[in-house]
Amino acid sequence: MNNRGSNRQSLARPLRANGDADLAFQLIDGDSNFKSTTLNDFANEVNLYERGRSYAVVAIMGPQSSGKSTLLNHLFQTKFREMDESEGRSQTTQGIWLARCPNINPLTLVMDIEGTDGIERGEDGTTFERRSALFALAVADVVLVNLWCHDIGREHAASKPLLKVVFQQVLLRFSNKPRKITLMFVIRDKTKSPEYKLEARLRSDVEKIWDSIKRSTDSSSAPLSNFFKVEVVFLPHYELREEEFKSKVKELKRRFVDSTVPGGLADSGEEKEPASGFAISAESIWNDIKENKDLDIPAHKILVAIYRCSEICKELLDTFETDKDWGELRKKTLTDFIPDFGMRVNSILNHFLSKFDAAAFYYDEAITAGKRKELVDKLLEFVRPAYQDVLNHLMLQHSKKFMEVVDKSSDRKITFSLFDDHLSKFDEDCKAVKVDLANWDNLKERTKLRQGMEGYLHTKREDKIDQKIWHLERQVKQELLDFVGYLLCEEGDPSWWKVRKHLKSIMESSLSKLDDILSKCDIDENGRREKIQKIEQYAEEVVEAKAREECSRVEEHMINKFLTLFKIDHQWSSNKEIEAAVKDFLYAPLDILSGLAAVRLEAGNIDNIHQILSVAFQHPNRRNQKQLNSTTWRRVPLSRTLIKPVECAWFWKAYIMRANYAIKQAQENLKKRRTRWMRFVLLFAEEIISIPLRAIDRVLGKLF
Ligand SMILES: Nc1nc2c(ncn2[C@@H]2O[C@H](COP(=O)(O)OP(=O)(O)OP(=O)(O)O)[C@@H](O)[C@H]2O)c(=O)[nH]1
Repeated sequence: MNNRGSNRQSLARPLRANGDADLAFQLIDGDSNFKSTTLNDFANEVNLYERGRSYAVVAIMGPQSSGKSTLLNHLFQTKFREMDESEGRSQTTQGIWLARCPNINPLTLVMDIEGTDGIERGEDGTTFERRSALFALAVADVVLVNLWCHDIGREHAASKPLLKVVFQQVLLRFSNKPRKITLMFVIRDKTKSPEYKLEARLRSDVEKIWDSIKRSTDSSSAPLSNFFKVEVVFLPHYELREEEFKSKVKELKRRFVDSTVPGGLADSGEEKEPASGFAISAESIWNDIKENKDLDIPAHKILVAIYRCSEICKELLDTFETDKDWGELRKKTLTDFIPDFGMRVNSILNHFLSKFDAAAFYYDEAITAGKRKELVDKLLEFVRPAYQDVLNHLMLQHSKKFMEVVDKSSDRKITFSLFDDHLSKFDEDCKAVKVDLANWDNLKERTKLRQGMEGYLHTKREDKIDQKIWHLERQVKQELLDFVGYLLCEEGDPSWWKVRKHLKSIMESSLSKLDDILSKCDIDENGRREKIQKIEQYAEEVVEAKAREECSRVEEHMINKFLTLFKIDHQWSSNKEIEAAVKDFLYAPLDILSGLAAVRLEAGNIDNIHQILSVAFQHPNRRNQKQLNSTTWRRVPLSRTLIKPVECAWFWKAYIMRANYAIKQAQENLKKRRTRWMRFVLLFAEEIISIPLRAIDRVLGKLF
């Protein structure tokens, strides 16, 4: 974790260069301009934003040159400019000045207000008096009213107009929502009259002035005590009795220590503006006063709360973006699954929210709550992509684990029940990465994971089944090929019923093996039926392929059959015998041709191919030939046709040519054999005749 304490610095405004916090500065100049930049710098120098409600604002008003600055400087050790006697009695303080008391708790801000009745302003004086009185009443917790002691009880006392202005403004502006502040009358140059008498007189004067103010509404008939805690303080002549003056001031100062505690001089309760909103609030109030707008203090508070809370949010969001911890975490989420993501991100978010809570603590609850929610939403906008990445990594991890388990499992263990185990583990891990402030669920990822697992399991299961079925199909093929070839050609005539019988018996044993394979997998009835159909179809295709293969040698088969029956090398006795054999055997191969012309795997499907071929070839007239010129067999679908009628005609023609050649050979053989016989007979006859001639010759030789 980084040093979170240092983050406060970023919430503060920039410091004024070479600012001296103890120097008084002009807050509002003589032309009523509010010096907001200077105030903000000052607020930073005195750490105003961190004070909460633990700060006091004291303002002083009273006639010009009545020793106001002198009093403040002694009371609060401020450095307001005091009148220099050598310059003559003229106005010293123009506008409103602000300084802090350097050695008192809580932080006490002191406002020195331009004196009333100054000749410098002329008619404009009343306006500024009214404005500054109203301003002091709106922002200060304690308003000191400087009065000459000799003015008490006087009909035309110099302080009366000032009090009238103050009270008028109070009744006019704050009657709906009284803000109880301390109105402290500081009686200067106390005479020898007893203080209690003077105080009673003053209070009675004050009440008279209060009562004399014109009321516009019923609610404004409220007593003075509803608005003010009235205090009276007597001070001796500063110039004549300085030590006594200082001692009294010292005594008075004690009352400003811890002035904000309940019941203290500056305790203005929950209505008090939080210190962090003081600057913006003061400026906004002054602007309203200047524009002569109705001063709606509660509305001001709301505006200040909105402004400040928005600023706090913005600053926190800026800080969040560059936060080291968040940066590190976010970087990791891009590449890896972070098991403790939830804990870490919750800690970071809570840290930022606690900062907001601390900074916005004193502001209107409803505003604070609303802005806090805005902050949460915006922080979550940053966090959401990271959370999504974490979920994606988690999903991948679980998918991988699932695949490993499936890959290692035997068939029996590959069931869809495996999902539940993995999904509940996924849910568990999701809890660990949960972002407390968000109500994000993992439903989408869960569904995706489940679909992925289903898909993988399905593929895997299909792969295994397909592998086994592939082996089974190879067996079926082998068993079919050997025997089907024999049944179709080598046995003499294609015997489709025997093929069907053989196919049936092979399928029975294969399907029982298939059942065995499928029973080990979670496969539903539809899937099972599909697999059975597939292997049945495969077997039929094997038979059909074998039949097609035999078709390509149909001419060979036909001539072989003929030659087997006709036997060229037979000892033919006569051409008649040959002709008789030809008559018997020439059309025998028609069985092969018609048998191979179509696939006949459905029992009971009797076609007339043999009949058509037999008629066409034995009685080759025009009508019969026409039938053979058609492209299809009449009762046989094209898909089952192996040799079309016209092809049969070609094959027959080729066969006949070869058969004729064989017959011719047989006839040649017969002829050759006959010739040899004749020669033998002639030789024999020659021999027989030559024996008696040789005997006669020998006899004649002996005789002669
Ligand atoms: N009679 C009398 N004079 C005082 C007292 N305190 C200060 N003075 C004198 O009054 C004169 C004016 O003092 P300031 O403190 O400047 O008066 P001020 O009210 O701040 O003056 P402005 O800001 O011009 O209104 C100075 O000469 C002071 O010495 C006091 O208690 N009694």
